[in-house]
Amino acid sequence: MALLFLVAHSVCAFNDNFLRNWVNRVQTIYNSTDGNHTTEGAIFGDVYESAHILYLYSFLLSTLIVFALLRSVAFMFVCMCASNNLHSNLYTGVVATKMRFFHETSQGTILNRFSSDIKSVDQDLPIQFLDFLNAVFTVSFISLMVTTVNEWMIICTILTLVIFYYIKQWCLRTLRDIKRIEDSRRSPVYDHLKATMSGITTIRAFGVQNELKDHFDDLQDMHTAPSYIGMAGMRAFGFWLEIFVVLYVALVLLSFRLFLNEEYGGNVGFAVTQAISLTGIFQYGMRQWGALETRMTAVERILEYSNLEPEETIKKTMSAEWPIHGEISFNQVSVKYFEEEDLVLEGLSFDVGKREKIGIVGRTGAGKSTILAALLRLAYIERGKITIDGVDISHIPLSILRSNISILPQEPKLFAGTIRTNLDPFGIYQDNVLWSALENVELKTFIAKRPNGLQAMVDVGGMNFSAGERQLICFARAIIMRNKILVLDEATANVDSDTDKKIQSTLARCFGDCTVLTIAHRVETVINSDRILVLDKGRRVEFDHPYQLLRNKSGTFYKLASETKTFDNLLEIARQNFNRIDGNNLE
Ligand SMILES: Nc1ncnc2c1ncn2[C@@H]1O[C@H](COP(=O)(O)OP(=O)(O)OP(=O)(O)O)[C@@H](O)[C@H]1O
Repeated sequence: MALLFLVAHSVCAFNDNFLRNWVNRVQTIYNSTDGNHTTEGAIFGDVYESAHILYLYSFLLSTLIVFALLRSVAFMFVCMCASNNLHSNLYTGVVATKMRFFHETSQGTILNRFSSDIKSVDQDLPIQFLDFLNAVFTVSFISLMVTTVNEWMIICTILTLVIFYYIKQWCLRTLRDIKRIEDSRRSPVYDHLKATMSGITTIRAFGVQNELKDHFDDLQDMHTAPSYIGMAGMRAFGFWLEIFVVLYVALVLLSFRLFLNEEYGGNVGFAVTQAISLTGIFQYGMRQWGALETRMTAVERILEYSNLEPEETIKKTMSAEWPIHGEISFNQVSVKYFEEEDLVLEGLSFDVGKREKIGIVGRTGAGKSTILAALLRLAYIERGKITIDGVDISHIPLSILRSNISILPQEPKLFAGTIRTNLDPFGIYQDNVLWSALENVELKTFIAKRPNGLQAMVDVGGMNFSAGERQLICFARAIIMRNKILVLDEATANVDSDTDKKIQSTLARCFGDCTVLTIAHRVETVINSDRILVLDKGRRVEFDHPYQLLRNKSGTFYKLASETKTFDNLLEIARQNFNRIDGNNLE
């Protein structure tokens, strides 16, 4: 690309020189006839040499156009590749980094990198870089050519360039810092906007639109203040450059008037037109250089996130069938979310056999959801070992581990798109598989009635579906995944009893041969489990069949159950379930 720039500008310089020599040659011939007008026609006839020179000059101009186009295409290609690479690296860096990053970094800051910084790299930087390169080559060639006509101008040129360099250094140091401040003040604007959009109903309900608008204006002012100073600074920089360029042009003109007795008009015209052409391009090029350097902070910020510490580096393949049984074992596991914080789970041990249905209960903050976080390696396992089908999960690549565990969280997550893309994001399954899953969660008729069936639109966050419908769609997704392990984290806490029943019956029907962990506050939700794990302050306090636990009147589970209004009913259900187990005949 650099070579194409050099060639294009060399051809341009060659063309200008060609023109100069042509004019000088006309003058020589004109002088040799002593200004005899009668021979003028002959002069031009000789000079044009039967239009050959015109053809040659046209050819040179065409060559210039070809090289200029080639240069632009090569430049566009290089910029596109660079921009693609920067975006891919940024995306990989952010997606693969540790969870801690997302706890510590606001969404606005991340959004800022993916929107404003990427826009700078996509749109602003290439234009500024192209203008800058053009200016550098143009100025270098003009200086060279002016010097060929008047060698004393080399001193002036070098002096002017040194002055420019110092002005640039002086201005840009400040402008770069201003740009950094401007960039960092954009994130709070995004944060505020995002928070406002998600809480718009609450804002309207409390009638605090004006307070939020004022706050937004303040944040916007904080952002536009450095932006305006930066723009004004850049203009001031251009203004001072322009003054020095005008001085330089004046020196070129004066040098011919005062010191040189130039014989050829072509040389004078050439030097003057070249020097004058510096006026616009030079200050514009320098301004673009300045803007380029300040905008490089966008690249700096993208690279910062591209090089975030990744969550894991394990590169290992697992058998496609893993896990076959879905047996889970926690062995003296101690877990914390951040290294400097206290343990959330302490020396927790329990084993879950294949196809077992385990309920996990405990008071708020007991560490129930942390078991799921540990299983997915979202939290930091300080001591102990968790195995699935005998394989230590710390040796399993995260993508494999997480894609083999289905989760049904309290807040169901739907993506903007269609029902189909929500059920099968990777487009792997046939329509009949998806319809069958929808039938299992009793949503088939509901979706089929929609105009586009599986292609029915889902709004951001699935807001055009009720909470229960969203949960059932997520459940259908879990059915399609056919994983051996399913974890329900308060999955039925926000749904009505009807949806709860649908989920429970689907669980029994579709997940009979899977290991199911059900995290719940309500004892009713887990009373049908094979065993219940009771947690308190991150420790296991009980782990047995619900009926056994309900018979222990000093136990934690008994206390939790006795707080409900349906204790007798719960006891009866647990007793019947216990009775059905081979060898447990309580009659
Ligand atoms: N992402 C997190 N980062 C830091 N600490 C966390 C995080 N999530 C949970 N904790 C802490 O871990 C402890 C256990 O939380 P956890 O969510 O596992 O409890 P829980 O039993 O599921 O509670 P609840 O029933 O209220 O959901 C709490 O003290 C909580 O503050």
